[in-house]
Amino acid sequence: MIRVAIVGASGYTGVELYRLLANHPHVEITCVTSRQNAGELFADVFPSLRGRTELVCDPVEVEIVAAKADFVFTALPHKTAMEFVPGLLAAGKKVVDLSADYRLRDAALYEAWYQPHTSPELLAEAVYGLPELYREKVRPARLVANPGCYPTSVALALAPLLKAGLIDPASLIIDSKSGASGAGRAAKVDSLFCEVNEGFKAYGVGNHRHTPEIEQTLSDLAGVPVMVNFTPHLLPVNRGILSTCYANLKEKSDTARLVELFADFYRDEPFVRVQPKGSLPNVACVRGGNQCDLGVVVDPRTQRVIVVSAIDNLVKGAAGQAVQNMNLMLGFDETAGLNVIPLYP
Ligand SMILES: NC(=O)C1=CN([C@@H]2O[C@H](COP(=O)(O)OP(=O)(O)OC[C@H]3O[C@@H](n4cnc5c(N)ncnc54)[C@H](OP(=O)(O)O)[C@@H]3O)[C@@H](O)[C@H]2O)C=CC1
Ligand SMILES: CC(=O)N[C@@H](CCC(=O)OP(=O)(O)O)C(=O)O
Repeated sequence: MIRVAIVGASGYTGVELYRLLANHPHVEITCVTSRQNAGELFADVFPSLRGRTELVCDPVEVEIVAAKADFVFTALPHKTAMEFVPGLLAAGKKVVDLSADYRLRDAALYEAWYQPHTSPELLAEAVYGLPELYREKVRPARLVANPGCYPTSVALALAPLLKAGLIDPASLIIDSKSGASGAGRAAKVDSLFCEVNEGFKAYGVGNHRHTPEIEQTLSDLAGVPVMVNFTPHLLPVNRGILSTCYANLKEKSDTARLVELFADFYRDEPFVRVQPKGSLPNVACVRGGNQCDLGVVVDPRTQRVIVVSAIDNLVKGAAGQAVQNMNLMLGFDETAGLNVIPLYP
């Protein structure tokens, strides 16, 4: 059994990591950290875990984590993760970082969208952990930057079209909606029940920090620099992301042909489900599972293709993808611990 630590376990992605890893056949969770809950039983922090764990939360200290675990998930806010990741690597640990700190290859780009980077030397080494696109790079990695939730939903939606050169990369418009758990568990006014419930609003229009991350992957796929219009919205549900992506087709096509292209592209992928023609994804069908559901439609009047993708932001958008990456890094079956059918209804 591999000893695993969850750093930032008292957050939403932290407890989701616990839920998935508790059923993993090859790992044992030996350390969970929290500043505010240090010294408390983890099951008191999350009563959903009562009867399943006797772990007590540790403070966030590299020495403690390194002594207790061989493999570490850092589920900390961006800007905080990079305070801990270099020390964990120096202690010989493999790390999957769920934050944005190691996702952008260009330090100047990170600094333009976030803050000064304190370990830019690690950016060249970090592997962007989207297994469907970068699986072979993830396997030998010591540090994997787990992708953002919106960027995961967008990259999987557009990869088949960009790789095949079927769409004009200058024409991309992406409209995404996320459930409130995407904002994390820390208390803030924008996440209060009355602020979210019965509302539906756009935010970060034209300046959301996932824009450069989306553009980095889409540029890799297209082979040319890509810029997008990306507009996220806050959806009054707990979990789920639905992204609707629009692009101009370079040559005439139809829905049946593109559904077939997507089905071929993702034929061997355990977690991507291409919907048959006429069926479109629904966040309610991926809740709690590591699936990404994709639906494709060609509007014959405008010759635009519209791709809809649905993921659970906490699973394929965070903890599930992180476990998928760990499985690759440790040579386990890629689906280990992730064979859960989404909850429905
Ligand atoms: N929520 C989502 O859908 C997704 C989140 N992510 C990313 O994953 C990471 C974790 O997100 P999420 O679980 O939602 O966040 P939460 O706010 O729910 O949890 C953050 C965790 O980090 C700890 N923490 C916060 N500040 C510090 C600090 N300064 N030093 C040490 N520990 C700290 C918190 O506990 P305590 O305060 O007790 O220390 C808590 O355990 C973030 O980088 C997020 O952007 C990525 C994809 C999707
Ligand atoms: C609804 C909501 O607020 N979502 C978050 C994105 C989710 C996330 O955690 O993004 P990172 O992984 O890059 O940190 C946001 O818009 O900032």
